[in-house]
Order: sequence, then structure tokens, then C-alpha cells
Amino acid sequence: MDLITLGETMALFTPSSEGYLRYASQFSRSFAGAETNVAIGVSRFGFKTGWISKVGKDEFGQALLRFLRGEQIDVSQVKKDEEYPTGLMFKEYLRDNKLRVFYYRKESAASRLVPKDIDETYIKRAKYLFLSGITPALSDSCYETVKRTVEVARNEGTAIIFDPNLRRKLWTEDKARRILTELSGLADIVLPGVAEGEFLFGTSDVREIGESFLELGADMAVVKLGAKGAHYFTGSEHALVPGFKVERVIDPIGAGDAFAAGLITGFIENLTLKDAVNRANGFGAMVTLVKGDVEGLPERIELEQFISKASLEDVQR
Ligand SMILES: O=C(O)C(=O)C[C@H](O)[C@H](O)CO
Repeated sequence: MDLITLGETMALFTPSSEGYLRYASQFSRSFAGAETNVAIGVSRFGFKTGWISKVGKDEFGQALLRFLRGEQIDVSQVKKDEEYPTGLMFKEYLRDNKLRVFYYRKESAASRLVPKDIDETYIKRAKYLFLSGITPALSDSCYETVKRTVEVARNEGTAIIFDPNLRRKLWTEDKARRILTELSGLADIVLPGVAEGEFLFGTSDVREIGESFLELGADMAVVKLGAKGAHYFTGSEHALVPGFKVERVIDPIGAGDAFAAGLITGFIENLTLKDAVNRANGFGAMVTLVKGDVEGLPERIELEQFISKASLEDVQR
């Protein structure tokens, strides 16, 4: 297995109209979950991925598993909960590109994950483990499950990639800061945005943020700047890899997950760090061109065309 992930994915309802959700009557249904977004991105590049979770024994759970199998993701480690449902999420598009999300995930099947749901041999078989700061926010037992997974990965040499993915709606600031700091220090590679760095360390200085993650114990930090690109930091290297120009952002949600997916494909292929971050920037940019979290995740040929077109435009400028 090249990559495994652990987390919650919900049925996502997107209204066909703009304005307050109270007035919306028609929705399209897809799925949303940072960890499956990452797995889908890596899988579309031809690598073997798996997802560990729980879904309800309900129609949305069934649909989700069918969708992920269609993306070639191994779902053998997904349990079906008899009692608790698959979580739901709604998006609301307001004026001036303001977007709100509403969760119906309290007491969801995934929030009932417990450490004994983790098959240690499955973690051992993977090269990379991707985790986000969303999962430990779901419940105390999810936090314990993440901790156990991290412990197994560290013992077995599976590299841990952690995106703090701060979700303020899910927990208190104090708890979020304490647990995100703890998990960042246990990861090999951390992928924060500047806002998350500021939340954890009280500074918006990119260099200070990158170095603070290394001081916590990570081997590498890649600080994402959105369209401007990303800075990578290791003990010996630090550089900015500029992002790609995008004419019009259609939907920025999922760009961070796409970035993680692109970076992981680069690591699997042993690209140089600069090339891996450049690819990650390409993934992130491409996802914003299309509505939805995963609809814009590229296949290899599409990414190559996107990057070579962007380089050509740079040369002509
Ligand atoms: O907010 C969450 O919990 C999600 O995982 C849903 C979103 O689609 C995801 O975060 C996008 O990164």
C-alpha cells in the first residue's frame, strides 16, 4: 500500500441556488472528507491507497463505499455501524463569495471510532499515513484512535503526514491548540496553512511558523500560501516554490487536500522536494478550477499538460 488515511467522510449536499440555506430546496449529493480527498488524488495518479473509517449501515454509507471503490480505494478497513449514521454536511453560498458549511456529524458512525478498530498490520504495510486535525476533533475516542495509529506508524517506520486542518466548529480553541501541537510534533511532515501556524504559534511569519514545526519534532514542514505557492522547511533547506496563476477560482475547498495528494505522489516517486512541492501547487490550483472537492483532481496526463502550459506562458511573458 502506498498511502493509507484515517478519518470521516460525509454525504455532502450542495444547494443549486445561492443564498441562505433555509430557502434552498434542491441539492446535489456528493461526498466530503479531507482524508478521502487526499486518497482519491493519490489513487488517480495510479498508486495504491486505503481508507480506515466507520460509516453508518445506511444508504449514504453504501453510496460512499461504492464511490470510493470506483476511485480504486481499498475500503476493507471501513466498518459499518448498526446504530450510528453516516455524517452529513451542507454547503451554503452567500453573497461576495462567502461560503458557510453546516455539519450534521455529532454521534456519527465515524465519531465512534475506537483504537481497537485499527488493524496494526494494515498500518505496517503502508509507506505513508495521512492524518488531519479534523479526526481528533470528532470525539475523545477518535483522538485516542488517531494516537494509537500514530504510535503504530512510528514504531513501524510508516511516514506520517499531518495537515492540522483547523475546524473551529468542532472543538474549543484550547483543546484544538493542545492536540494539534501534540500531533504536529509526532508527525514526520506537517502541512499547515499560515492561519493554522498563527493559531498554534501566534505569528504569521512564514519562516517562524516553519521553524516552529521543526522545533516541535517534525522533519519537514510545508507552509501553504494558497495561490502564492508554498515554503518548504527541513533541517537543512528552506525555499519558496511559487504557485500557478489561476484565471478564476471557482471553488477553493479541497485545495489543501489536493496539495497534500500531489506532494505525496511526489514523495512516492522520489521527486526532489522542490519538484514535489511544485506538483503539489499544480494539484491545488487545478482543484480550484472546478466546483467540488475532488472533481478537479487531475490524472497524470492532465497535470503534466497544466504544468507545461503554465511554464510556456511564463517563458512567453
Ligand atoms: O470539514 C471537514 O470535516 C471535511 O473534511 C470536509 C471538507 O470537504 C474538507 O475539509 C475539505 O478540505
